[in-house]
Amino acid sequence: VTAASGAAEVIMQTIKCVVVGDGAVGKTCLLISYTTGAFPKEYIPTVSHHCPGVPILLVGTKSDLRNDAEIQRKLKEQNQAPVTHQQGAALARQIQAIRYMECSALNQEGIKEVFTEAVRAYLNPQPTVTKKPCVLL
Ligand SMILES: Nc1nc2c(ncn2[C@@H]2O[C@H](COP(=O)(O)OP(=O)(O)OP(=O)(O)O)[C@@H](O)[C@H]2O)c(=O)[nH]1
Repeated sequence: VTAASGAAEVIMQTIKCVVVGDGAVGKTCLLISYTTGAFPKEYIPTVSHHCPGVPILLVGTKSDLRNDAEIQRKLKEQNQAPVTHQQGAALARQIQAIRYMECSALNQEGIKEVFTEAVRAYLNPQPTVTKKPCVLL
């Protein structure tokens, strides 16, 4: 903000945020839900590319389905169950993601937090843990 002219000047920085994941996991809906506040009705498959070397934020989408009776029934038929938060967090550690977060584009739960964390990860990256060199005296 510049005080000299009395007018407020907001400086905005543009950052690139890449969303990757298996087909139909909800990437497009996550982005549209965040930018427009609305859940898209139509499913249009898109292609995305993974960029190595950038901070990874692992996001569990469609969190509303965890309590969906029909989904729970279908998963049970296949001896499966919704991914737990603990499983997500464990995978995040395994793939060295900065964090595991969950959201639902359908009901907006956790949507803002995902993007706030993505921006924070870029602007304020965690220092990488490097092993201390061995010093022989
Ligand atoms: N219940 C529920 N369904 C969702 C949610 N987000 C997306 N979906 C549905 O999941 C399907 C796929 O959503 P997309 O956002 O297009 O998935 P995508 O990951 O971009 O898919 P690709 O373009 O194939 O990579 C659509 O039928 C959506 O309606 C959610 O939060 N809750």
